[in-house]
Amino acid sequence: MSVEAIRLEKVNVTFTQKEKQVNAVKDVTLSVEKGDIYGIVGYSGAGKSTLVRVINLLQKPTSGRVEVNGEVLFEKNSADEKIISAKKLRARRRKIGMIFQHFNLLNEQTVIQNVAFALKHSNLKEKNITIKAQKLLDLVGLSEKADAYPTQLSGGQQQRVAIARALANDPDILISDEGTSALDPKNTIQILDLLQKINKELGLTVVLITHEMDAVKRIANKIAVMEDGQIIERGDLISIFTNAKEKLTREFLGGGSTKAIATLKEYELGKLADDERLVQLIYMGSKVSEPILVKLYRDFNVEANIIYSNIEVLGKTPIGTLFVILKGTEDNRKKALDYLEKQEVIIKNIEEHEVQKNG
Ligand SMILES: Nc1ncnc2c1ncn2[C@@H]1O[C@H](COP(=O)(O)OP(=O)(O)OP(=O)(O)O)[C@@H](O)[C@H]1O
Repeated sequence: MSVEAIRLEKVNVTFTQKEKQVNAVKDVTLSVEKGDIYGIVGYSGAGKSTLVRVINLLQKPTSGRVEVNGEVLFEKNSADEKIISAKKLRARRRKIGMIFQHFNLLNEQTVIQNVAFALKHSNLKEKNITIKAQKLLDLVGLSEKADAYPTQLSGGQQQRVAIARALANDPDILISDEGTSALDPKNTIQILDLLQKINKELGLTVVLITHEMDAVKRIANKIAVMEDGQIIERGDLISIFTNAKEKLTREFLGGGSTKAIATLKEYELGKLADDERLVQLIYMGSKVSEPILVKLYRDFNVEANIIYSNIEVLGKTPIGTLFVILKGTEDNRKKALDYLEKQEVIIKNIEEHEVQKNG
């Protein structure tokens, strides 16, 4: 049974600056289940940071309800406002770790002191604090850097320290606010893989805010797309990838049809004959292979001419996209498509003008 780690209900955040109002978050309802790696994507200014700051009430909503692990932290509907006590909120915040784009480490303290700092409010004795900090550095693969200073480390290593610090109070939720945005591709991958390891090994729920779709594609199981303070599309990563409804989502996800259509527009495809149709086939795993396309010809007398193909890996699942021109009688083409559908291939009809240069 799925259990909600975070539930935001009809959350609004309005900032007022010099009589001007900015509705940074508008009526957002979001449910994050325990164990999810939930990617929240959107362009700069979409409201992502404001939304996640609501989770630990670093940002108090203007209205709505915030629930974490079944505990209501905040609720305001009309004039009535309920908020948990400052003491409880402090305790709750310790169970929500956060990492940021710029690491926010104390540069005059050593790596191990940075991690231990997060434990100063714990009941642990000094010796045990050091043991725990050392263990956390082990977990993030940095034990040999315990006595170094942050400025002596690479960006990726500094983010590892920040992760160790964020885990110090055994949180059940970890929020990464653009945690990989300042890193080069190699370090980005290492940090993402570390977040995934923590998610698996410690059962931590991860909320990943980013404008980098590749980060989400690599580790998230769910995704929400934000635009102008609202979530415009959400769902599990693979369904959204294979069947995005919103243009912005397709733009973000890149792969699939957007990239293909941009590429095809560069060709001179020419006009399709009367017995030809252009279709996009999307498949998971290595299902569509030449034998299937050969079968279309052999069993249904339909020729399949591949004009674009691409494979992307979402999490561990390869997703393939093929654009093919199917040539055959209408009846045969239909039979061929029925067969592909039975093979669990997603089929999309593409209008010719969509791939024309000025289409
Ligand atoms: N403290 C604040 N006071 C006034 N306006 C704010 C404040 N914080 C955020 N905003 C505004 O709210 C909107 C959403 O900002 P937010 O930082 O949440 O977006 P974002 O999607 O996280 O973008 P970025 O990745 O650039 O941080 C923006 O228009 C921003 O200018």
